Amino acid sequence: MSTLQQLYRNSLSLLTDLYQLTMAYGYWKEGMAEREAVFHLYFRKPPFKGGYTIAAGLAHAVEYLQQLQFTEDDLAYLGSLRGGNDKPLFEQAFLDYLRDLRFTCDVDAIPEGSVVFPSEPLIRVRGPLLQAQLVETPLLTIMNFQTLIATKAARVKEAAKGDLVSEFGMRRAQGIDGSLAAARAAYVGGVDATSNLLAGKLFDIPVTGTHAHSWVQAFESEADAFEAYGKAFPQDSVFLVDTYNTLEGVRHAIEVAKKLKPTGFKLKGIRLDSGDLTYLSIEARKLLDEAGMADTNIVASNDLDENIVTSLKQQGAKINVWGIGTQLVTAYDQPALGGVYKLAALKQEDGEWNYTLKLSEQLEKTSNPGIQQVRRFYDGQGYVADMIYNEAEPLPDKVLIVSPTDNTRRKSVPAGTAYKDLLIPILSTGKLVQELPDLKAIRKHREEEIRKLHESIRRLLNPHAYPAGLEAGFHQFKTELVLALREKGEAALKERQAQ
Ligand SMILES: Nc1ncnc2c1ncn2[C@@H]1O[C@H](COP(=O)(O)OP(=O)(O)OP(=O)(O)O)[C@@H](O)[C@H]1O
Ligand SMILES: O=P(O)(O)OC[C@H]1O[C@H](OP(=O)(O)OP(=O)(O)O)[C@H](O)[C@@H]1O
Ligand SMILES: O=C(O)c1cccnc1
Repeated sequence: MSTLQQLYRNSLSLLTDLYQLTMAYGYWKEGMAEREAVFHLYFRKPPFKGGYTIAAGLAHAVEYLQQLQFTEDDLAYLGSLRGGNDKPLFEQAFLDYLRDLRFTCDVDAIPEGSVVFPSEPLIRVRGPLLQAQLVETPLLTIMNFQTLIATKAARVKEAAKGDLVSEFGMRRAQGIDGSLAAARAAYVGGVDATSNLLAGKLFDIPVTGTHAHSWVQAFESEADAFEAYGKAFPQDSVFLVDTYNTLEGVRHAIEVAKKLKPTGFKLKGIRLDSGDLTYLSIEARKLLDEAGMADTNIVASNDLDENIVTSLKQQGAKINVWGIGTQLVTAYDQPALGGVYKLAALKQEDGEWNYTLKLSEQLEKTSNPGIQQVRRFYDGQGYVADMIYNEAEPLPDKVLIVSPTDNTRRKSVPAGTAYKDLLIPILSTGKLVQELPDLKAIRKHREEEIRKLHESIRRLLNPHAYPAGLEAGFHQFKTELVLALREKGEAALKERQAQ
């Protein structure tokens, strides 16, 4: 059973917007349902004003696509929907069509854990128009959130500079699925563990934790509370020391550790959860070191994010384990990634591709036409540039990359530069082409990916922009298509005004 099915049991096929079903009905009535179409899922701006984004969520997206099947229950619900005339919204023959529907598209995608940039398709869906359209919303809900949180986690991990980071966010996550998906995505992005047990079980993420203030409050004294906890967990105790007075708490922790030492007890850590974390961690470290407890960890929590972690480190805080909750799992400073899913090509009846785009007043919102692939150039130092191109058209020998939002920004790549194409086949006519990597392999991939970025792109504040854009011929084709569509629009307007 897939993890999504383990979680939700029932079919997820209705996990989409109504308009996907009304369009599906329309395509079916028009005889367009089986026309071959190509959609791409991509985002326009990196989150958190960062220099890079970490792709995440693909495994869940693929699980979703593979389970797509309307149950009798789903069909009964769709059959119960009424239009304005109080007649059924969908006719029975369409519901019968849906009963037999299975996902038979080809899906190509950039592997999870990869670094990705604006306009690059993370997922490309090619197949019958009705199916490829239907899955827009669930693909976006899965990919937008997990990519956002994986990127936040990568930033936190970057700030922590090799220290352990644990995700503590469930209690303030956006609901149940928010907490689970965030735990998975945060692990993809680089955090080392979660406090969320169900996420640990479902996704095989290491689980970790300390204890709450209530544990201390439940005993006569703080020392009694520590002693009881220490007896229960002789090797796994991290005492929360700030319930009453933090440095007094540290002294109590040390006293209890000494008292229990003959029983084989070893204090794993203390946790600071309020106050000036720099001052308190420095003082706590002194007390622990003086007591011969140099390897007792100092864990910190309290509304931390990558900026506070960076600042605490710069101030010389002696914290070596970070518990990060709310800010991470809610992506507090940017709560959504604006990923979109756009139609880019549709086969005509004569078998030729019709490349399509969505016009916008804002250049960055005009979608890209064609059957897109992303070519990443690299050298011995790391990644050099990315080029989005139309796979269905021949490429020139000379590589010139044009920014999708500013055509005066161009980069040429010397002939012979090594490259790889990022979108790889995942599903062929709906069937898995290869096993997807497990989370450990995805994490390793992410680590290698980030290492290949120049540090000016990795830095958290005002990073340098990585060169990623459209192949020049592709850019030219897009420009011509935009001009042609605008002209067509203006001509239609003039004709109407003349009438
Ligand atoms: N030295 C520091 N430099 C920068 N930010 C810090 C520092 N110490 C703590 N912070 C952060 O400042 C914010 C507020 O800290 P504060 O001590 O006011 O916590 P608090 O939640 O108000 O305390 P309490 O839990 O006792 O009410 C938190 O996000 C915390 O992580
Ligand atoms: O601060 P976060 O990054 O979200 O990390 C999780 C927080 O959850 C717990 O707090 P609790 O629910 O007891 O509330 P409080 O400590 O803020 O009072 C814990 O002590 C952390 O402070
Ligand atoms: O284990 C902890 O210390 C923990 C878990 C969740 C939230 N805050 C802290």
